[in-house]
Amino acid sequence: MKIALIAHDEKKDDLINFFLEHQDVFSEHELFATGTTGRRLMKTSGLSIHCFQSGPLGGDQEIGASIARGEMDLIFFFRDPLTAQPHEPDVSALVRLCDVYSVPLATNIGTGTILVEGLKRGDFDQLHGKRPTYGNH
Ligand SMILES: O=C(CO)COP(=O)(O)O
Repeated sequence: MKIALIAHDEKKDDLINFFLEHQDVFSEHELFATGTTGRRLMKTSGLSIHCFQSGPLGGDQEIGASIARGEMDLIFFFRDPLTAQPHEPDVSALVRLCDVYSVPLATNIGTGTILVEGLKRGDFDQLHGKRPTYGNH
């Protein structure tokens, strides 16, 4: 599975701790991230992660484009609900594309925990072929 990991600055520590806790699960998948999140995750875990641009510099849009191409299976995006983001339109667009293409999205550690448990059980195999493609892929 192709998994994207993203966190706003105030949530980066949460995502890193969450990632390390479930590293055995994540290590079995192809990992992607926005720039700063990805570099911190690689440094602490030693795993290889494809890093896009930093979020405010277009990284959210790059991940959104991957979703639109049918190239992303699962998103962990720990958002900071208490701080205004200069690239809020990009954040909204990414979340919107998850809904357009029915890509599971965890925006906090609660949902993230449930999704990781589902990953371990292989629940996501059930989604195969069920995502809307709008005739493009
Ligand atoms: O801003 C982000 C998501 O909107 C995250 O980007 P970074 O991982 O580059 O900090």
